[in-house]
Amino acid sequence: MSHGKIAVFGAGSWGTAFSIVLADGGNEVTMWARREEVAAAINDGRENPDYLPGVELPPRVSATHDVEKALHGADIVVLATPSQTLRGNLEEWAPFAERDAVFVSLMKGVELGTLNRMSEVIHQVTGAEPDRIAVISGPNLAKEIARREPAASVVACEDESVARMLQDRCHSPAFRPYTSVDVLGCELGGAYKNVVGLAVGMAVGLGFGDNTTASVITRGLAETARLGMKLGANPLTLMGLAGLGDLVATCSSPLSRNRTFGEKLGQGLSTEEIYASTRQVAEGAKSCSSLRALGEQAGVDVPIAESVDEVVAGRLTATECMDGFLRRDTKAETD
Ligand SMILES: NC(=O)C1=CN([C@@H]2O[C@H](COP(=O)(O)OP(=O)(O)OC[C@H]3O[C@@H](n4cnc5c(N)ncnc54)[C@H](O)[C@@H]3O)[C@@H](O)[C@H]2O)C=CC1
Ligand SMILES: O=C(CO)COP(=O)(O)O
Repeated sequence: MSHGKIAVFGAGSWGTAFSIVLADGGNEVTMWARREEVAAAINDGRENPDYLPGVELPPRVSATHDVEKALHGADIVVLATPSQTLRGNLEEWAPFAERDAVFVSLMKGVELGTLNRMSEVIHQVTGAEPDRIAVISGPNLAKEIARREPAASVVACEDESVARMLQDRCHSPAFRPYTSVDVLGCELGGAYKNVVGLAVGMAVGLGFGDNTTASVITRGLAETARLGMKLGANPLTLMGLAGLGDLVATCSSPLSRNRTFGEKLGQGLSTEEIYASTRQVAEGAKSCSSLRALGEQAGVDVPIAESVDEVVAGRLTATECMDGFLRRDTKAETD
């Protein structure tokens, strides 16, 4: 069975791995790559050597550096750039999108300054209403998805029929998408798990074991739920694939860039040293500040986002961060 054309913007790890899912689901996929040589490597070498070396791309995946070419005839536009660049990127790209195109965010971050979620940025820049804006989020480490290891995810759109359409378009033999109408819950779960992943990574970097990491994961979920419910998320979303599921994947996997970033902080490296050692994005290092501010704005206690933000900014060490968690006033678990 063959579907129509889908444009994927961002030829990094996830944009590339998700293009494989979409191709396996029967779509013609055109990736837009920021660098011309990446597009050429995908078209000529059938591989994205910078982000997913050794993974052969299916024939239905092609790439271009030309925005207009990528968007022409695409009824779905998938966005997989870093969260903090999306607004600027979309301002350039949106004028070339097909009139009724559906925008799908694969990103897991909250914009600094505006504190907007990615679906809000998409709405503001493109003018698309919520029935043309969706989010796909779940425990989906790019390298495992690219190897076609079985995984599930959530496709959320306020218009359930659009979520179902997207579910059909991205359902492949190894990738099982569930629908949801809770866009906010999925986005918050995705952004928060990165920050908790940083905290867990710090614990690992300091040499602590499974009791510590399980405690941080669980309190991270409690913090996500506290803020999420105040902002209007469905708590069941946060207990699902886009919440707990992704939290577990990120916090337990050495493949996670956020967990790895945290581990390096725990080993005593500075944020600047870590940035200098990788070109890949670790969204939590920025979103910790946005989530902290969202918590403050909503009057919700967010100690993990706050402390991670302090460590990333260099104002606390990882040891001081962990000590700080233990020194907090004692309270009931469910408060
Ligand atoms: N890698 C993964 O396993 C998963 C990542 N995500 C999310 O997907 C989003 C993208 O992440 P990845 O693909 O993993 O990151 P990446 O670091 O592997 O790739 C980022 C891509 O964005 C491009 N880029 C960087 N700066 C840009 C700019 N100023 N303008 C336009 N493009 C720019 C890069 O060239 C690259 O193609 C993030 O929000 C991440 O949280 C979600 C699920 C899984
Ligand atoms: O979102 C992810 C897995 O679902 C990827 O996590 P990292 O960005 O930490 O690698």
